[in-house]
Order: sequence, then structure tokens, then C-alpha cells
Amino acid sequence: MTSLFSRVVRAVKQLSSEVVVGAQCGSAVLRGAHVFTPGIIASPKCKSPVVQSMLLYNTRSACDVFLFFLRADMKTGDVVSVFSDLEGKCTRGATSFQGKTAFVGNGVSEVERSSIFCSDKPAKGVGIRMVEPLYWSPSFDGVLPNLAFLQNLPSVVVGHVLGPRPGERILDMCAAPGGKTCHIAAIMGDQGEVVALDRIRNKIDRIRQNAQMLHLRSVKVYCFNSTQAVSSDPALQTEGPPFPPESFDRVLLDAPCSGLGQRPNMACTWSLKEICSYQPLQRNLFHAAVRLLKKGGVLVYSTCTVTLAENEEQVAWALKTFPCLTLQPQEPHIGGEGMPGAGLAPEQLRLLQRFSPELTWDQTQTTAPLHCRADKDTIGFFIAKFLKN
Ligand SMILES: C[S@@+](CC[C@H](N)C(=O)[O-])C[C@H]1O[C@@H](n2cnc3c(N)ncnc32)[C@H](O)[C@@H]1O
Repeated sequence: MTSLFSRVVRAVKQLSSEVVVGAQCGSAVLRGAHVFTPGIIASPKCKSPVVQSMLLYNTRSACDVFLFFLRADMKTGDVVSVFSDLEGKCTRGATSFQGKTAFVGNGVSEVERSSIFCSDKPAKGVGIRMVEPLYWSPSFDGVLPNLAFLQNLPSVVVGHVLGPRPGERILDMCAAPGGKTCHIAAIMGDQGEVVALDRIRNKIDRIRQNAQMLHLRSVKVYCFNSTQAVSSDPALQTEGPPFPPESFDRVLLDAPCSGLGQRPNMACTWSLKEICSYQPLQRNLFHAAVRLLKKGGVLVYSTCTVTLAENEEQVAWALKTFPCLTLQPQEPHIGGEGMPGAGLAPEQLRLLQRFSPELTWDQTQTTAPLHCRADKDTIGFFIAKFLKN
């Protein structure tokens, strides 16, 4: 994070009036968002300068000007500095906080302190409109909403590596909020069928909304646990899941993962137990993916994490468990290659695509062509492409 800041961070002066937000909200601000009111944890009393005249005794001047600060509640229009609570220790509604924070920029308050913490109504909407964010990442909200969908670079690469063609039937096993689903449907010119599954019901609506906004009719959305998305029951007649084996031309398994490649990220709250819980889940999903794929079909496995266990080890396991799978070259291949340590041969590692969040390129390299630095200035990401023989 320090190296990220040193390169892109702007010199923004911290103000005396401070607002504390949650770490997730702070990360969103660094990605270009404003502060939404539910993200505000504390708005300590703001300091307003007050000029007063007072008589000073024992001086040659009869009076002097004295500046002091009066503490007042935050009001609409106040300019405040926003700090992210890194350890989640700030008490809601607190008026002062001495814990560990990170400064994320300055903004103008659109709410009063009392409407956040002393009201029965749930707080919603923009609370602080950021005018001087530390990390310059303009918001894409409302920009060409029917035509464009903003994704990070590795996610865009995934859609192309899958290589969907018009008229094909594609399965996106873990689809919400639907960024890759919509990209796949767009690459296919909305010709064919993209089945999008996700286990979490309230995330399903986001996939539908995004597909509708982009006028994509080929996207079919279902709330379903993809580990159970395959069934050999001959009586199965439904349009939706579970599906018979070998139902799809291509399958994308953009797996649930520990997300350790996500940037910016100011507070990692994962326990080791949680991080280790993903490998078995990913393998269960992989079993279903291989069964649902037609012979001659393509399976793409991707994660937004950096661990060997969820990436190269999964590839080594898959090649051993499913002899019908072979690793394939990826197009485009703008990331780095796979990491050694999981027993894969050097030629296999070269077929894998790993994007690394380490920022090692210095200022002198900023003019290097995109493909020379794409694997160094993105979120951490991993892509493997298989063919089912
Ligand atoms: C990495 S996110 C997917 C991001 C998505 N592909 C995109 O590009 O917008 C992983 C998703 O997997 C879903 N998920 C986790 N376990 C699942 C399961 N057993 N079946 C289906 N979806 C699952 C989560 O709800 C989460 O939305």
C-alpha cells in the first residue's frame, strides 16, 4: 500500500475536522467512491475557528485579537477529512477516536451529525462528497450506463480467454454481480445463451439489473448452488439448473476465493482458517464444471487471489484428477506466468496467467508499453484455461 501511495497519491492537506469511516468504505473511497452515510462511523465534533476580542491586562495595547476553536457538530457543507478505521475499533457515533486510521482524502458533508446518529430513520445516500480524494480514481457512476461496464483489467482478460462464440451455450458458475457474464454475452453479440448462477439470492438481482441495463437478452440468471448444478436424472425436464452432464460449450469458474489480490485493501480481516476454507469449495465447484462441460469444450478457472493453494495447486490437482483436461495457451496473455511450488512443469507454468499486485516498476518505467507492465499494476489475479478432450 505504501508503494502504491507513493506513486499515485496526491498531496492533500489534512483538515482539523475529521470523519471516521469503516475500512471497506475507506477502500471504496480510494477506488473513486463518495462516502455513503451508512459507512460513517464517527463524526467527531468539528473545530470551527472563532475570532474574539478580549482585553489583555498588563500589556501596552488595550486589547488584542484572540483566535480559538469552538467545537460544533458536523453540519451540511462542512469540509472534512475522511479517515478509515483500520482495525474496526471505532465506536459508532463516537465524538473522538485515537485508534489506527488511514487518511483517504477530503470531502464536503451532505448530512448533519444528528441525522446520522440521532435519528430513527436509517441513514442512506451520499454522506460526504469527496472533493480531494487521496487516490485519483474518478467515479464511473452514470457514465454511459447502457453501453459500458467498468471492470479491472484481468477480469476483462478472462472474457477473452474464455473465447465465447455467437450461438454457443456458456455457463458462468459463480456470476454475481455479473461483470464477466455481461462481458461474455457482449463478446457473443448477444447471440446464444449465457447461464449465470450464483448461490446468494440478493446478489442475483444485480446480475439481472446489469444484463438489463446493457440490453443483453442472452443472459439467463438462476439462484443456485453450482456444486449441485449437474444431474444425470433422465426425468430432468426443466430449463434451469440442475443441468444434464455435457450441457455447455464453455464454462467459466470465476471461483469464490480469499480475495487477497484485491486492491486497494486497507484491512485484512481474514483468519487463516477462512483462507484455507476456499480450496475444498473450489474443488467441489471444479468437479461440477468438468461434468457440465461438453467434450471439446473450454473451461476457464480464475481467482482474484495470490495464494499457491487456490491457484497453481488447484491446476496441478485438476490435471491429476481429470485426465480429460489439458492446459491451453491463453489469448491475450498480458500477465506474468504461474508461480513454481505446486509441482507444475515450467512449460505448464508458462500457460498460466498471473497478475501481481506488487508494485515494483518505478517512475522510469511508466512509459513502457502496457503489455510490459500490465501484470504489475493490477489487482492480484490468476487465470487457467483447460480443454476437455
Ligand atoms: C469472485 S465472485 C464472482 C464475480 C463475478 N464472476 C463477476 O465477474 O462479477 C464469486 C461469487 O461466487 C458466489 N458463490 C460462492 N459459492 C457459490 C456456489 N457454491 N455456487 C454458486 N455461486 C457461489 C459468491 O456469491 C460470489 O458472488
